[in-house]
Amino acid sequence: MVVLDKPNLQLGSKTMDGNQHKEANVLLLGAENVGKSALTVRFLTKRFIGEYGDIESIYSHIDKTDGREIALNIWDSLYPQSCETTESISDKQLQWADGVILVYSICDRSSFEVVRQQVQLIRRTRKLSASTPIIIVGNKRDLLHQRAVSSEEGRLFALSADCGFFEISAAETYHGVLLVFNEILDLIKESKALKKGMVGIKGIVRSVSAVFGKKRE
Ligand SMILES: Nc1nc2c(ncn2[C@@H]2O[C@H](COP(=O)(O)OP(=O)(O)OP(=O)(O)O)[C@@H](O)[C@H]2O)c(=O)[nH]1
Repeated sequence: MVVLDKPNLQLGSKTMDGNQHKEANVLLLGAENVGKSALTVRFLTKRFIGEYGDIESIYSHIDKTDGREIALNIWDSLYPQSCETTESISDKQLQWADGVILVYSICDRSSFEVVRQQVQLIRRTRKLSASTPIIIVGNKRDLLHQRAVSSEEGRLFALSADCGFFEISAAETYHGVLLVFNEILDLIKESKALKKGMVGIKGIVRSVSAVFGKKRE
């Protein structure tokens, strides 16, 4: 695993023998203190260490599933302090992302509002392709007695915004975190295949037009 203190958008993805890995860039968004770093560290190390500091990083990790290697880059973002929510996600982040995980804390209603606003911002500005997967995660499920956002409200919002949804506790178990990352990776693979397919169709349309164009000359 490689950790870069400052997000480096030029991440390479070559194996030792020089072959190119398949690559997936996952952007973690959400308000401060919701557990974005806890999720990332839990996924990468299986551990929950409690305190993570305020560092914005991209973690680069080779994921092996079904005998296939994929270079997974996780951008653990910082929610800008005193930001207008309309500026809480940069164009650079959206251009970089192949998939987005938006995290809120089930015991912090304002963090759920941040997620709502960020999803609406992404959808409205259309800076993320419509096929790019988004998953909403309600974290800190272990703190049920402090719950401020019901599972149903989270799930219904995700459904209405065409996003995936999970409720987990990064503190309590590794399993839920693993499910979230497996799901985003599967969706990214599907979305990339779809995009390739569309390029193929465009290519066919271009060739057909070229043939007809020539005949007319
Ligand atoms: N009870 C509980 N605490 C959690 C959980 N996940 C994270 N925390 C705690 O919540 C606090 C914030 O976690 P971080 O992972 O630093 O949150 P963050 O969203 O990365 O925060 P910023 O760096 O401010 O953006 C820490 O004290 C964590 O120990 C969880 O599932 N349950």
